[in-house]
Amino acid sequence: MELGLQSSLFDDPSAGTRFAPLAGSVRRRHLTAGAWVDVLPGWLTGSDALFTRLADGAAWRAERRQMYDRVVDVPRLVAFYDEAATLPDPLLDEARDALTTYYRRELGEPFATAGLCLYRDGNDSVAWHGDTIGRSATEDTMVAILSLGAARPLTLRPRDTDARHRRGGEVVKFALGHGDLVVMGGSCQRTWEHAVPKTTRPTGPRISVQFRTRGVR
Ligand SMILES: O=C(O)CCC(=O)C(=O)O
Ligand SMILES: [Fe+2]
Repeated sequence: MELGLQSSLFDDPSAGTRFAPLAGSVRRRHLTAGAWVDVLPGWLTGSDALFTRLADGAAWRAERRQMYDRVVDVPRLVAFYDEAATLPDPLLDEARDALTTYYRRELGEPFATAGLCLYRDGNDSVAWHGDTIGRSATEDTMVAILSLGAARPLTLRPRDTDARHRRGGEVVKFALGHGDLVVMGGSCQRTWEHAVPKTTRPTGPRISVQFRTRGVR
């Protein structure tokens, strides 16, 4: 796929490709209602080549969905690898296994699946939602995201059945850059929502890799 990612735009190829250790470096921010977000900027260095391999080689699908009386394009490309599937790159196995090692005691189970999103430009986005398909509708879980390519903010806001009660300024923003890790944990999927908003600024492509536990989407 020709996406115009300028190599060397993001990192120094001579530095090699490697994951920084998670222990001692991940920082947690507690939100409300038992939700939290962990971040580690620059978790993966040297990931330009990984971006290109995934852009070219992942099983990207364009989805369409019903929106009121129309069928519309989902504004991003997606690929999903369940627990039985071979991941599209060995570095993703490495990422998943490092996350499992670090979080297993707290999470109680391994990370099992990988969902990929490709945001081709600022017009691609994901609207406010929680990942609430499966056990995450009722149980705490973790969704760990490796961000590659252009920086885009991941925004979070508390879920409120009555949007009028939502106070201004309650949106929390994480700037996700090339190689960064963010983990949404605790009750985050059911008590908060997240989004990657559209932007009118010139924006290069971004790939998000989401690791989840079995039976959670
Ligand atoms: O692009 C991201 O990092 C978030 C994607 C997301 O929220 C999802 O696929 O459920
Ligand atoms: Fe999500």
